[in-house]
Amino acid sequence: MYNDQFAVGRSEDIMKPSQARYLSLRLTTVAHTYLSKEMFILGLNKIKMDSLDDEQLNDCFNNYEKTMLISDEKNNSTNKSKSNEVNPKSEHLEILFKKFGHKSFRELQWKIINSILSHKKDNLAVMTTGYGKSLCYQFPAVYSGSITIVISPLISLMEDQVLYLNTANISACLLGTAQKNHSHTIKEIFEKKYLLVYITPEFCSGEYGYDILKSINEKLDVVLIAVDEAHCLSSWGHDFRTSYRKLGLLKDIFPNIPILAVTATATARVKSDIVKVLRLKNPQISNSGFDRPNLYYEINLKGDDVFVDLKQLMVHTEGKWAFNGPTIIYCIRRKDTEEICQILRNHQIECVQYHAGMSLSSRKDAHEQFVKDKISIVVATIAFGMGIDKPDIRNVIHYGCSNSIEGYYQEVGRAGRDGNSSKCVTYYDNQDFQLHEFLARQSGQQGNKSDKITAMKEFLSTVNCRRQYILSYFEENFSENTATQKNCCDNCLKRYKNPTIMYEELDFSGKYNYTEDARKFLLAVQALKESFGIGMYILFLKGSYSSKINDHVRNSPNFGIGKNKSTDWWKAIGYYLEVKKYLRKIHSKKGTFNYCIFGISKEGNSFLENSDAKIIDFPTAEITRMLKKKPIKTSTWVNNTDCRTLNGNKKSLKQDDQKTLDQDIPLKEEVLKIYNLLLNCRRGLASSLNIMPYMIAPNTVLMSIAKNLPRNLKELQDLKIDGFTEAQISKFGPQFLKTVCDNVPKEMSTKSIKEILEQHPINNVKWGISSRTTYTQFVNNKTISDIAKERNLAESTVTNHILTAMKYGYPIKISQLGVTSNARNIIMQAINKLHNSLASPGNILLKPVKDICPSEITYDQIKAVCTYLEIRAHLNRLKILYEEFEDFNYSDICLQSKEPELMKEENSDEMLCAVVDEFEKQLQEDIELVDANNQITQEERPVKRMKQEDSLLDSPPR
Ligand SMILES: Nc1ncnc2c1ncn2[C@@H]1O[C@H](COP(=O)(O)OP(=O)(O)OP(=O)(O)O)[C@@H](O)[C@H]1O
Repeated sequence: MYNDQFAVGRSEDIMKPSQARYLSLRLTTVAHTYLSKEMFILGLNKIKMDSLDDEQLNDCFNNYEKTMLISDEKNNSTNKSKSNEVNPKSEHLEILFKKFGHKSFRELQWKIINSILSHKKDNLAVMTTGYGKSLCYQFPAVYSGSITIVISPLISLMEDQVLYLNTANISACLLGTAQKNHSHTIKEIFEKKYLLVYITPEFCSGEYGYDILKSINEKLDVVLIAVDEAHCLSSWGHDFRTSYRKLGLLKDIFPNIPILAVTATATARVKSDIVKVLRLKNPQISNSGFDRPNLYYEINLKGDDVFVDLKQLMVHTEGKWAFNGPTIIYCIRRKDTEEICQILRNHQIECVQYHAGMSLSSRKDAHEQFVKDKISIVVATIAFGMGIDKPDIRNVIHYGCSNSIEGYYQEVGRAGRDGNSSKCVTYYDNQDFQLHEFLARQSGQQGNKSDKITAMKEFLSTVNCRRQYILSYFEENFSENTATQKNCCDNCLKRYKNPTIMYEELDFSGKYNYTEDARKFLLAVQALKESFGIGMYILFLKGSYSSKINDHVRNSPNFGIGKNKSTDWWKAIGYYLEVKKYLRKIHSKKGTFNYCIFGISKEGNSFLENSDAKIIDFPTAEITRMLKKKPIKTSTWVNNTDCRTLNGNKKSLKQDDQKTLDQDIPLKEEVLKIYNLLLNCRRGLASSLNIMPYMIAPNTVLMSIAKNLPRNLKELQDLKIDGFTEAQISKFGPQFLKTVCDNVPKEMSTKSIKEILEQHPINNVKWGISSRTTYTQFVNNKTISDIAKERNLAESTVTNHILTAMKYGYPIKISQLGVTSNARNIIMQAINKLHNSLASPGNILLKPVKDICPSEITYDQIKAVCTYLEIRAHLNRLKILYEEFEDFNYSDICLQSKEPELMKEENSDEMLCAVVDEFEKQLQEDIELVDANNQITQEERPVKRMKQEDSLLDSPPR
C-alpha cells in the first residue's frame, strides 16, 4: 500500500519498524545526495510513512532538515556574494514605509518576499505569533500591483484583515461561500479593483469557486497564493480542518504561481504534511523559532479563593480592582467561565464570557466588545481561539492548566502580539490533570494526549527557566545558551532573588534531595505489585487503616514508611517521579471503564537496585510550597548572578530583550495623561467608523505621540513612527494632533536635559576644548581606547572628558561606557552600603567603593555610575520636568520599588529593596527640604518619579 495520505494513522499492513527505520534512514541518505525536499517526502510516503513511529519519523526529518540546513547555509553564503539580490532595494523600503508604516523588514520576511518576487519560489514559513506573517503575503501584492489570493480558516479573521487593509488604503475583499454580494465582488475583482482577495477553503474547493479561481488565473495577474494557518491541513496539527485537506488543487488551478504556506506552530510531521498536501515544489522552508521574549511566564497552584488568586495580578485603582490591560482568562470547562465571570462581577469588575455553548450571536457580541476595547476582560474556554487579532492583550491567565504545551503556547501566544511586555499566568491543581485525562479517555486519544499532559505537568513543575523549557520543547536544535532574563518567568525571577537562602531543606544550589522519598515511594509501588494508582500507594506509605488495604499488604515491612509526611507531600513526590519517568503509566480498561495505574520504569528499577544512587533536583512548585522557609539575614551581601548568566554563559541582551527592559521604565504623568486622552480619541474614532481601535493606530503609536507631542502634520510625519502608515496619518493624524494641542499648554512641554543643564549648570563643570574634541570623536563612533591612542591620552582621561560632556547635558548611554546593568547594580549597592544613600553622591571616594566591589568592576565604571547619580540628583533638586537621556532611566531599572512581587514576598531581594527604599527616602527628604526652603506646597510641586500607571500599556511583567 503506497499511501498518498501518509498522515492518516497507522496501517495494520506494516513492515517491521526496524525495516522501516532502515529504509527511512537510507532514503534520508539518498535524499541528501539527489532529491529535492518534495521528492524526499514523496519518497518517504512510498516506504509507508504510517509504519514509522514518532521517534523514527522525527529522526528522519531531523536528519533531513540538518542536511537542508547545511546546504541552505552553503547556498546562502554563495548567494550572499551576489548581495544585490539579497538586500531590499530603496523601492521596496519605500513601499514598506508608505503602505505598511515599517522602516525595515524582519529577517525572514525579506527572505520570503524576495524568494517570491525574484524567484517565484514556494515557501513554508513557521513564524511565531506576532512575527509578521501577514506582511509576507500582503507586500508582494502591493509591491507588484498584482493579486495575492489568501486562504484562511476563519471568516472573522479575514474580515478583520480586509477592514485593516482598507483602512490603510490597500484594496482587499473577501469571498466565502456564505458571503453576500458575491457577484458584485467578483465583478470588481475582474475589474482589477483588489490586490488582496481573501477566500475560504470551502469556496476554493467548491465547483463554483474552482471555476472563478481558474478564470482569475487566466485573465488576471496573480503574484502569490497564500495559505494562512496552514497547520489546519494536517491531522497531526491541533486545529485540523477537513476543507484544508483539499487545498492541493491550488497547484492545479495556479500551476505557475508560487504558494506561501504560513503557520505559527508546526512539528516536523505537520510540516511534511503541509508540503505534501499543497504539493509545494522544492519549497524554501523558514522558521523564526518560538521565542517570545516579551512574554513573562508564571505558574501558581490554585488557592482556596479564585478572586484572591486573580487579585495578585490586578491593581487597585479608584476603589476598584482591575488588570493592567486587556486580559483573557482561560478555563477548562464552560461552567468555570460562568463562575469566574460571576465572581468578577461581584467585585464590580466588568467582563464577558465566551464558550462554544453560547449562541453564535452572543459569542460574536462578546468577541466584538473585547476587540473594540469596550470590555477589557473575557473569561473563556479555548473556543476563544484563532482569529483574535487584538495586538495589545496584556495578560493571558489560565485558571486551570492547558492540556498540552502546544495548546498552552497557542493560547499564551495571544498575549503581547504588539511586542510589548505581557504576562502569562497559570493557576492549576492536580484535579486539572484528572479532568484532562478524563477528557482524553472520552475522546479515545488517550495515549497521544496522555503524553502531552505529562509534558505539560513537567512544564508546570519545572524549576528551571520556563522560556527555555518551551523553546527546548519545540526547537529541535535548541541550544541552552538561549539568553534568559530576570523577568522571563517566575523561576528566573525567584532565582534572581536567590532562593537558595530561603528554604531549609534546599542545598546551596537550591536543589532538594529526593533520594529518600523516591526510594520510599518506589518501595510502596513494589509492595503493591505495581497494580494501582498514586492514591493507593499513598495509603500504603501513610499506613492507612482504609479497608482498601488488605492484611497481607499491611504486614509488609515497609507499610507506613511515609507516615511522617503529608498526603499532599506524597502526591507531589508521586507526580515528580512520574514526570521524571521513574514511574511508568500503564493505561488499562475494564469493560468500558478506562483507568491508569503506575508501575516502576527501567530507571526506577535501576535506582532501587543501586543503593548509592541519588536523586538531587530542583523542587517542584508543589514541593516548594510545602518547604519550611528560613529567615534571611538582611545584611547579607547578595552579589546576584544576573539571570542572563544562568548557565554560566554571559550573553549580551538581544534587541528584543532590551526592548522588554526598556518598557520597564516608568513614565511621566503628563505622558500618561496625553496617552489616555489619545486612547479615548482612538476609541471614539473606532466606534464611529465601526472598526477595531488597533486598526486606527497601535498603542505604541499613541505612546510615541504622547511622548513627542507633535503639534502639526509635518511634525507628526517627521517622527516616522513605526506602524503608522501614510494613509493612517492622513486619516486619523488630525484628530490625534487636536487632542495633543487641546491638552498640552505650550509652556508645559518637558525640556531636554541639555536645555535644563544649560540654564542650570552643575557646579564646577568645565567644558573645555579637550573634552569637546573627545566628545566629538566619541559621537563619531570612536571607542575610548581609539581616542586615547589617537590623542595620546590615558583612557581614564578620555572617560573623564565623556563624563564631563554628560554633566554638560550631552546624552550618552551608560552602556556605551561599558557599564552593564549587572555592573551598575553592584556599584550602586556598594555606594549605598558605604554612604547609606544614593541621593547625594557628590563626595563619594572611589577607592572604598572599588574595594568592596568584585575585582572586575573598574574605576571608570564606578565614575560613570557616580556621574549618572550626580546628574539625577541635580535634576531632581531643580524640579523641572525633563526628558530622559535615551537610557538614563536604564540605570534606574532596579530602582523601581513598585514591583509587587518583590515587595510582597518575605525574604525577597532584600538588598536591592533596601537600596531602592533608601534612595527614594533620600530623594523625598531632599525634595522636602527644598520645598520647605522655597515654601512650595506639595500640590504645586511637579511630580518627578512617576507612578506606574494602571492602564499603562507598557507596564512590565513581574
Ligand atoms: N517589518 C516589521 N517591522 C515592524 N513591525 C512589524 C513588521 N512586520 C510586522 N510588524 C508588526 O508586527 C505585528 C504582528 O504582525 P502580524 O499580525 O502580521 O503577525 P502574525 O505573525 O500574523 O501574528 P499572529 O500569528 O498572531 O497572527 C503587527 O503589529 C505588525 O504591524
